[in-house]
Amino acid sequence: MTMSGNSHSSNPRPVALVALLAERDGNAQILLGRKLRGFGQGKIVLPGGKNEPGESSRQAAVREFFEETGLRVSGPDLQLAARIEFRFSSLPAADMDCMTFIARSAEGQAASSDELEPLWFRIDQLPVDQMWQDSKTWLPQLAAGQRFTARIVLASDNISVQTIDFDPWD
Ligand SMILES: Nc1[nH]c(=O)nc2c1ncn2[C@H]1C[C@H](O)[C@@H](COP(=O)(O)OP(=O)(O)OP(=O)(O)O)O1
Repeated sequence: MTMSGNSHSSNPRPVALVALLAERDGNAQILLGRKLRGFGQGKIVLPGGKNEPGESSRQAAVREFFEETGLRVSGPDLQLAARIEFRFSSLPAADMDCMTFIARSAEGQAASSDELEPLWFRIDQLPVDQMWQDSKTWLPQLAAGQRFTARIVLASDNISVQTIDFDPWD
């Protein structure tokens, strides 16, 4: 059992996320998506989801990204960019350890799934008002291609950020 910094017991779910960064219409853009069901329904998030048993984070990233967006990314080409620990002080079952990968290209046509409506945004116009509040503390760095580790503790409302520890990752 792991004890979090917030002194609640936790068994964080391994989750893999993918930030597809591409030049579109002359602008640097990122593919995000509106979550259509489940935890955080309605919010704009990075595509991704839980690792299946026996699956590596890279394998989960490729599979989840395809399931949610209809686009294929190449596993070996994914760049591991961030390790983000999310801790929900009043909802430990939602705790997640996210391996976050950057993809620079993808094959196929983006299409809505049951889970996600894929949406492109310019990286200088990130829709932070429609995202989890913590996103604005780390998504701009990710979109700029920076590597980092972060530990984010959500307050008891499961919305606001209680603490965030952010470190560059060499
Ligand atoms: N505090 C937070 N900040 C953030 O930016 N994204 C968060 C977040 N908390 C959750 N997410 C996002 C990341 C990811 O896209 C999603 C969690 O992925 P999951 O697929 O595990 O979701 P669900 O619990 O709906 O699982 P399934 O119904 O099994 O797909 O929620």
